Amino acid sequence: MNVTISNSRVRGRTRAPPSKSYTHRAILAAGYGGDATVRDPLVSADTKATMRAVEAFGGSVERAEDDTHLVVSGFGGRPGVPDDVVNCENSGTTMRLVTACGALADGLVVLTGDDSLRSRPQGPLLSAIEDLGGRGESTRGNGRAPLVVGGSTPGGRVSIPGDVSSQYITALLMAGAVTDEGAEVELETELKSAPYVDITVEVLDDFGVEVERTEAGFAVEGGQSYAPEGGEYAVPGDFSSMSYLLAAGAVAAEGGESVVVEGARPSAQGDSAIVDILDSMGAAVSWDREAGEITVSRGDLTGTTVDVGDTPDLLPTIATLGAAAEGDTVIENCEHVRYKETDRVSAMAEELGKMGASVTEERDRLTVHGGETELSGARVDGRHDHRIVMSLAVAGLVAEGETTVEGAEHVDVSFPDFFESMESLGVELRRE
Ligand SMILES: O=C(O)C1=C[C@@H](OP(=O)(O)O)[C@@H](O)[C@H](O)C1
Ligand SMILES: C=C(OP(=O)(O)O)C(=O)O
Repeated sequence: MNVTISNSRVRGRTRAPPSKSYTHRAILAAGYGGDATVRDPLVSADTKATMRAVEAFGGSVERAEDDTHLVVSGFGGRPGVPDDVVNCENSGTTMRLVTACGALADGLVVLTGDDSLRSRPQGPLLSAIEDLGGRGESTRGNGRAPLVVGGSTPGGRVSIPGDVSSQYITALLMAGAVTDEGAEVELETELKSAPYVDITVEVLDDFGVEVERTEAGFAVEGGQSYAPEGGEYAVPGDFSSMSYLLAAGAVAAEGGESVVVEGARPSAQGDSAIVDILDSMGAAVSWDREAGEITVSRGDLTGTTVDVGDTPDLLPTIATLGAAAEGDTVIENCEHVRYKETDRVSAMAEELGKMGASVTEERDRLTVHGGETELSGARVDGRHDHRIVMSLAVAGLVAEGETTVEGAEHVDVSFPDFFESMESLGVELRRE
């Protein structure tokens, strides 16, 4: 599907979808346990991949008709050997979390994914599994999926780089809790995307599993059981998804009007930094934490400098904001953003470039030179990547003429109703 967006003004109230990161963890945590209800889950292409993995391991996941909750019957600690290959499709989180889980099986588990996922790095996680006494192999010997894991990994002590993906740490902690020996995870390099491990620690705590922060990293004792208090767990709203709605308000709210985003209760999500970033760029933004509402109106945006070490998923949003601002927006510490569904650093440089933005790309830094030219509508490639699609759609709101985003259906990965939400705010768009 291609979506063509017209230069539009926005106003009104909308709700962010539930968090993808919390939903993945809650489904798998419930999978490791007995029976649990996950309230307000994100039901999207990526989280469905995690649901299928839990089922492949011998659990079951029933979706309420209106998707307000999931009833999960877990596989009870150790996963069974699946009847078939586990296809994680486009979801890095599923692949990493399920790889460590599959390594607990008394047999072998084969994992694969789409072209994008089969190009993403898994080597450090496979080595860690082998160091913990399990089996972890890449069929092509290149550290990428397809993967073969298994061997009833007993656990132990392991060291792993922290600057490729925090999902390796999340995966080892979640699986380590049900091993015989537990897992002590030592970081070889500084941890990037650290707030995602905070999310893990929070969810595990809510499921009664304790994680310890050590001087060198993290540790989890073995022999623990997953069970949320009262048998239920509720997922908070997603700040990465919110960032597009807030950016739309900051660049395109009608004069004197605002955009209000609901579902913004505080949590461990690093991407809530979007509120401060918008503020530092000159948008009028306020966050009522108790009500869980963020209100934003248009401002004369100016460039800023943002370190995205902790918040990689905000890079496409910030690049779009930079293209609508005056002066330079410098996005630093972004090399790890190249290992996502696509290389998002060069994807945003090239696609915003097609719209007339002036952008300088370096290995670890992206600079958007705002205000040098007006953005103009163009045909842009969503790169089969939900975040690139949504960020370019927001840029389309302030471009002269029409912007066509190709491959717009990929929003189903994290924000299936994204375009409906934009329409409800007054955006004029056409689906083809
Ligand atoms: O654990 C998670 O839920 C995620 C961790 C981050 O990845 P990395 O840790 O690979 O940077 C983030 O980019 C991804 O969208 C979700
Ligand atoms: C990188 C992302 O997710 P994953 O790693 O799960 O594919 C994302 O949602 O931006």
